[in-house]
Amino acid sequence: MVDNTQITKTISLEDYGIKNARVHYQLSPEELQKKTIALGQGVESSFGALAVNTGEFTGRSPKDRFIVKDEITEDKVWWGDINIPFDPEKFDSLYNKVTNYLGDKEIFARDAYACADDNYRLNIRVINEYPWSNQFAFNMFLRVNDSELESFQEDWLVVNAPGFKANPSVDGTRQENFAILNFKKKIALIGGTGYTGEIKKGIFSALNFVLPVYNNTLPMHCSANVGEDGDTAIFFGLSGTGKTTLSADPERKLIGDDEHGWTKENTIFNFEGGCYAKVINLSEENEPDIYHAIKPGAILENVILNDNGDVDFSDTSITQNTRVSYPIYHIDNIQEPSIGENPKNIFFLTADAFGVLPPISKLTPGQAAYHFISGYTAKVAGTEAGVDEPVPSFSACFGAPFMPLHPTKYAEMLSRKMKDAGVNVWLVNTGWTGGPYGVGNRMKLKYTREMISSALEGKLDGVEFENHQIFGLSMPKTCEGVPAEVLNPKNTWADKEAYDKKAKELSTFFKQNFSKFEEYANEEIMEGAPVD
Ligand SMILES: Nc1ncnc2c1ncn2[C@@H]1O[C@H](COP(=O)(O)OP(=O)(O)O)[C@@H](O)[C@H]1O
Ligand SMILES: C=C(OP(=O)(O)O)C(=O)O
Repeated sequence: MVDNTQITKTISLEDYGIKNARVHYQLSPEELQKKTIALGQGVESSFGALAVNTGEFTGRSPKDRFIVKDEITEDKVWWGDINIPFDPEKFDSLYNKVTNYLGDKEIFARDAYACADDNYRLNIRVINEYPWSNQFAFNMFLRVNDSELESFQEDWLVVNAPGFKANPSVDGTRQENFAILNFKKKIALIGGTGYTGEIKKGIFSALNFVLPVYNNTLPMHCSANVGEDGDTAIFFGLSGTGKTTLSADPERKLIGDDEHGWTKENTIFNFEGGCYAKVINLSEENEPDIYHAIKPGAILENVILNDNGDVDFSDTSITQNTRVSYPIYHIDNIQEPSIGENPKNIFFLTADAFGVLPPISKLTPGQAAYHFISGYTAKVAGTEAGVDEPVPSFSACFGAPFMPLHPTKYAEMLSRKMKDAGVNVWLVNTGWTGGPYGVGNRMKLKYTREMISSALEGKLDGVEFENHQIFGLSMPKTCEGVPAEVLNPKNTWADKEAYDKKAKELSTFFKQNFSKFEEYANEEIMEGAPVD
């Protein structure tokens, strides 16, 4: 039985095993916001944007991520310690349970797509238990024209049932929540968690396999923007390192804030149609573009509101991973479509909790490959369950949880493309300075922005550089708008000996971590390793 109220086109989900559901298909964001509020699942904030609580899970839960081990993925996936294999039969049985659970319910379906370049387009059908999760899909994926709906055929299906909890001992999951990718059936099955990030990162993980394996395209966990003269910049970084914040630059057109492909035709394209920004301590002054993107249509997650609907962005009582999602057109200065030329500058963003790495340094090709494979950063609090303060971490390709192939596969493609494009590569520490986390402070956003602008405008080309004694990184001695002492991290520590000791400690961690990749690395890459 299909309830036709508020349905723009009737679709049946019986073919997917979802029986007797009342399916709301392709609702507008306004309708979804109203529905969410009517169901008591959210409220309207004074921005006019919806505010929801995602429930017990306010971030990703690393132990919930699986890849179905079948003949398509078996020999290609790098199982490492990141991708957890899942039994295909267990998948079928869990899928049936989830679809049975969704049967008889009022649910929400949406057709959308990923990849702004039509040559790589991936059609997605998203089925959600909750209206706000469906609105998230509206915000984050690319939107399909009404005229395309009649003949829409999905390439991938996302089934998202936050209220369904698995029984780990029977279902083969490790806990009640799960996010499972099935490459053979082309399904992302998500249950037991309302964290919307699982929806976008599920499709991202799928593309991180599909694009390099079938399309000779490098997928990247990065943001991208383009300057007035068409120069593209990309910013790699694990969650919370500043991809969204730093790519929202009023002087440059935004291509995208998180997921891009670098094609064989030497273009960069966004996978998504929206942004998902962290809003912890957000202020209009420091991050005006993101602040102004919070308007009707946007969805605030896990923030605290007062009785007037005003948001207190400093309140982290639910989580430090407070978020807002919005369609990309909520940002004023955007590139349309979300495609750019070969990048001129690449930034690796790292939030160094040790306070050791320089705030900006220029990398040789060997260092670029070494640091990309290493992916040193800190997991900032909140994005992953169980991480309550910055934890130093090596996340290969600055996105290990989403990368189904061996990191060197991505690194080889990147190295080749960087060389062909003659790109400048910069390592930017958006993390701690003056001491490790707990002693020092996070790098001032204002300074990071100045350093990035200087690099982009070529202002660092003419300045003097010095080499870091332990990491061998080339650090500018001066940068407009930034006090010179900030540029050499040792100068910011009161205790210089303590700095040297910490830097040595970090260098040892780098070498230990890299030992598993050494057999794949050539001489040039090994020359990019710390020098001491
Ligand atoms: N120096 C800095 N550079 C970038 N971001 C910073 C800096 N200092 C603090 N931040 C904060 O860190 C967070 C970065 O989050 P975001 O840009 O959403 O990361 P990502 O997109 O990489 O997940 C924001 O809350 C931002 O205000
Ligand atoms: C949404 C996530 O990441 P990012 O902050 O990079 O968007 C995530 O890791 O769940």
